Amino acid sequence: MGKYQERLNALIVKLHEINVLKFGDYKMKIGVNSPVYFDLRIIVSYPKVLAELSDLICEFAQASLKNCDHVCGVPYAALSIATLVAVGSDRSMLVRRKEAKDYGTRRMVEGCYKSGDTCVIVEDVVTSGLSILETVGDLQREGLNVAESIVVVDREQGGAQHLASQGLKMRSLVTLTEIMYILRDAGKVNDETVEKVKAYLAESRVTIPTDRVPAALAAKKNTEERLKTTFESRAEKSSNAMSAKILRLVASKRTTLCVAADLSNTDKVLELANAVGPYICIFKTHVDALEDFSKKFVQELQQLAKVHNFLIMEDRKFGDIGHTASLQYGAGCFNIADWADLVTVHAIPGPGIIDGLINCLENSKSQLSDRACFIVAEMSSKDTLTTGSYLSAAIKLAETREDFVAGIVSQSATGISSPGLVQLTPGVRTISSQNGKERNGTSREDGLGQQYNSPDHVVLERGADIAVVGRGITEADSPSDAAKLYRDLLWKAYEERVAV
Ligand SMILES: O=c1ccn([C@@H]2O[C@H](COP(=O)(O)O)[C@@H](O)[C@H]2O)c(=O)[nH]1
Repeated sequence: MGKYQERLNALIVKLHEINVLKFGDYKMKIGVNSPVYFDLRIIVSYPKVLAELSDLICEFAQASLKNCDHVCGVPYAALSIATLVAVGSDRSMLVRRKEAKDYGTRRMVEGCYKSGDTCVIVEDVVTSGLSILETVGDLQREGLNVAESIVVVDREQGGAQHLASQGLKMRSLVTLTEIMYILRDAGKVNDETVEKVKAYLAESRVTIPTDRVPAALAAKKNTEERLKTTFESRAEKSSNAMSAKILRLVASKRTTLCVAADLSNTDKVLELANAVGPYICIFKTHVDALEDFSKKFVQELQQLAKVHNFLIMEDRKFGDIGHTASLQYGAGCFNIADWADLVTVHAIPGPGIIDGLINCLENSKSQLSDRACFIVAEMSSKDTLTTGSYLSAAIKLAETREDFVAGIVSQSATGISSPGLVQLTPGVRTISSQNGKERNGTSREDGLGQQYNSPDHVVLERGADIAVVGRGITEADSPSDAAKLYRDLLWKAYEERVAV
């Protein structure tokens, strides 16, 4: 027997001695009776036992702990264990609240973290797995990725299977059956008790009703499905006319490239639109950066859009109250509602901003069904504040307002489950178009906060449907050749993503 197993056996015996492990007839949280019960809450009264258990977990889960950013305990019993595991493995600790505060941050997860961080969950005992699922749901809502769950005791009543069915990995220090053998070999229980527990386990698998599976986990499944679905099928499922139009256009033209025309002169913008037009699905403008904006420019751009079959998106990023946004959209010198098929909108004002834009269209000559917006849920810039609960709320806003929302500007597909919503991802550039100035893996920067990822990375790892490329094309010797190259790279990655 190895040293680790010897220590584990001794710990099980000790847990029995201090009455963490009890035998009798116990009513469980899930409603059934059990001949054995674990009460790991009392371990806090035995600091040496608590320290030994945490130390064994650190050894057992060494590799996972080394590769994760945080440790999160399932409230409340596992919190003391998770705290010592976090200290022992030098990882930061997160605490999932059981109920939201009605003051202050209202966060369900306390601690310092950012979207995309990975987390290992620590739990004392798993029966059905529901407590872990609830914790995973809250962590995922905050944009955290759960690497795996480490549990002290697996009661072998279906928890591991329930978690696996949601794509979650769980490992236990010890199973209930193993505990029974350890205690029997140590002379702490007799064969009759072992057989009683085994008979109980054979007939007492617990199930989780589907309505108890947290929404975030159900959403995760939908997200995964959405990413594997072809644009043609997603167009069929879309409830927004413009998103269906985008998805069909992308599928028929076989391009997911959106070019960002961040130029200051209208002739240059039109020249670019003509050069890249055959290779793009969306041409994205910032008309407030133009020194010579005119109605004639808009008409010529619309003409090119017809010739080359692309849509025009004005990346205005509206962010005011509905009334003001309505004026900014349909009035003023740009009269955006008149010519832009699509616009971008910050989620920060709440649903009123969408109502404002719709209100503008109802009073204009443009058809509501020919216009839509993209919600800016997550920005590509370094240290963006569009993280955590803001990001989740922005996605939720998009999913509840598909009457006018066609898509989401985001760096990741996490949390996006509606098949109709189109994910638009900026911050895309090949390494060669940056003169090979790669700084940090696949992620590079422009010195002013913009961060770049490669075309295949944003499609395969981050779920981009449409990728926005600006300077990677506008600064190329031949924007037309560069657009063709980006189109091909992006399409190849999309085909790989949906391949079964
Ligand atoms: O989070 C965001 C949202 C929008 N953008 C816009 O995309 C382009 C990116 O241009 P590059 O030259 O490829 O950096 C630009 O128009 C931004 O306004 C973004 O970058 N990030």
